[in-house]
Amino acid sequence: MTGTAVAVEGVTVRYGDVLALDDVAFTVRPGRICGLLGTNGSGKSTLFRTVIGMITPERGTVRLHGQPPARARSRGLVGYVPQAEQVDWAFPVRVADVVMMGRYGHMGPMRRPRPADHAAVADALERTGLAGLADRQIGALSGGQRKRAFVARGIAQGASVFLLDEPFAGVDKRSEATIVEVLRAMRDDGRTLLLSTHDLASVPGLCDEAVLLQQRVVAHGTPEEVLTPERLLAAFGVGAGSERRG
Ligand SMILES: Nc1ncnc2c1ncn2[C@@H]1O[C@H](COP(=O)(O)OP(=O)(O)OP(=O)(O)O)[C@@H](O)[C@H]1O
Repeated sequence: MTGTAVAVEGVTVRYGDVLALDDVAFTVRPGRICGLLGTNGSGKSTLFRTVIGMITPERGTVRLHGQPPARARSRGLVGYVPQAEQVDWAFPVRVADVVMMGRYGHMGPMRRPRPADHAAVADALERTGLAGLADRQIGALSGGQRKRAFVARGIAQGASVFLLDEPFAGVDKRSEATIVEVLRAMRDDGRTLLLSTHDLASVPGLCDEAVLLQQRVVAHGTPEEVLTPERLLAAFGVGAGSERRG
């Protein structure tokens, strides 16, 4: 696919007196993994919610493959893996049901899965290493397995733009490796991934490009261009490499 997958132009979002995003602009081409970096409160989640159309900005526009967010969502063009805290884990659904939710946009109003839907779910569970846990309640999974279940839902959905909010938070090395492998495969399929992360050490190996956010776009370029020692110190108060999790 050619053109622009994600286009954010002049986006300003305010919560009352809090200016969360100030004239944010950047574009991402198809088939790229873009890391969205920034400290707590820098506006990452707000930007994600704006990109998927949950928030209407005070000013500015978002286009996903040329479409406004609401239309992109209704066409299943955009998938979203939220931060774990935004999910009700007590809700009694199986892992396979969560992944099947990714297929709803492909089904009729009765949401009756067809063989193609079951096949897509099986494939997504396999790719994320969750095939053996398909019948487990989602609340009975570890943090890393839950994250993988939501990644599997996005794979099953077949979205061409995929947003992941902190995909590596609370995830062990094995789950992280699985997620990284899956994200690379999606990118190689021509999908576009926008992921927020505090794990700066994971960025150079995974992301093709990075956006450093602090209400505004401070920098956008290759990870090496964005993660300079000066910027790391200014934005995170750390030296290069010292952010790696234990
Ligand atoms: N619903 C809300 N009402 C008021 N202020 C909010 C709301 N949501 C976010 N904010 C404020 O907007 C700013 C940006 O928040 P946001 O959640 O987008 O940051 P973030 O970069 O995702 O942070 P974190 O890394 O901690 O998740 C913060 O100052 C936050 O306190």
